Amino acid sequence: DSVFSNVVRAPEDPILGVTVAYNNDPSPAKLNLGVGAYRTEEGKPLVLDVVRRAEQQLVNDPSRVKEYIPIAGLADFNKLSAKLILGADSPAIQESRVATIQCLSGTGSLRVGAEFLKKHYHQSVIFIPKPTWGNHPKVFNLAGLSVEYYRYYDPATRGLDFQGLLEDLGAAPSGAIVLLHACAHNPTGVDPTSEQWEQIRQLMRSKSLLPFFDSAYQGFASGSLDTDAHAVRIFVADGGECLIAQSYAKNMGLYGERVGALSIVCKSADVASKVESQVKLVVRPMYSSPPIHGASIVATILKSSDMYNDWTIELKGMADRIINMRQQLFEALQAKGTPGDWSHIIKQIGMFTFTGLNKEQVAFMTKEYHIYMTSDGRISMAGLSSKTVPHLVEAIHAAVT
Ligand SMILES: Cc1ncc(COP(=O)(O)O)c(CN[C@@H](CCC(=O)O)C(=O)O)c1O
Repeated sequence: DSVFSNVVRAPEDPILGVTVAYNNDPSPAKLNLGVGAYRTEEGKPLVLDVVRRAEQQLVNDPSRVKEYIPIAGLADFNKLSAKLILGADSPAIQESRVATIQCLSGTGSLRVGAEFLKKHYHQSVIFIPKPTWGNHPKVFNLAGLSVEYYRYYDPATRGLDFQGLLEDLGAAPSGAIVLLHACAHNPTGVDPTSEQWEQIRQLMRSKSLLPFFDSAYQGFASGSLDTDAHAVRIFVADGGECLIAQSYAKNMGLYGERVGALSIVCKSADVASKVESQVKLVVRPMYSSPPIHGASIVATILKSSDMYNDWTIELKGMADRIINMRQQLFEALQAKGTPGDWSHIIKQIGMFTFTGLNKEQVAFMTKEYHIYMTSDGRISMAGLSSKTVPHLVEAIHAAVT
């Protein structure tokens, strides 16, 4: 019999598995509010117009070849990615203190950064928020880091447990790594205020905690690329060191192209160049070099001021549609008289609303109303449209009464 006969069937992924269940449901009323992927008012995936134009430009370029790109990725893509998150006027960039490596989207950037830290950083404990994106603990555990949690979400207020956060980070061992969502916290949609970010920064620097930012939604939360980079930039402005994982999956709609970057901000140019050389030793035996196409699209857009401006307009359009869905869902629940306080729907930010619905209520909504969402009560607002809000309201109303 097979040498693999001992292999047991793995469960579906808690997030991506929701789409599998959705696809298997024949009901015409089904609604996929699971995966964090943008959908238009018509419920369709969106390829940005500026992305199509950039691709056309690339396809029409006869000089373009399919050669290997460097282990660290496309140089112009890396420079432009660092500029996007750190700001065009960043002293860290001017002083060549940033090592940026093109990786396989946000997940790949997190994993490569974690493998690098395991090999070269003196602390192997990483504190991640509770709750956080379901893949975070797996990425860090598999890289050999030991995962601890810091309090983040307060179910009572459906807001930030700021005191708990400060206590847990205050109790962390000096030098511990701390994962921070740069903006639009997944799954709660709850972000610290800028005053709270400043307090977090002071506490972390006082204990030499190492920030590892996960920036998967820059521009998607507020509609402004600069506003959504605020947390990252106040840490980098203090001259300290940090890691930043960037994803272009959501803000450029490049989900399947797997485009991202890992930046490590260091104290000196000399350290940054040595760090970059060691990150390349992590990448080479993992996947050798990253894919050329998606990064070429991003570089084409970011290097052209016209295309960059067009992108910011489309990006704000996506963010605004999501904010509009928040308002519509909140008002419809109010109008229906659904029991409970639903104001967190319009207070939370980014792709997701952390509804507060429990596993049983979610299971009921899936079974009776064909609503597909993650079992922790998270819904992807991008999956909603004006037409489908009433159906979701019916389901929530039934689930809570
Ligand atoms: C905070 C955070 N970091 C990283 C990623 C990874 O993004 P990639 O750039 O595609 O690697 C996601 C995507 N989370 C979404 C998308 C589906 C998934 O991968 O889980 C989500 O939570 O629904 C995320 O929410």
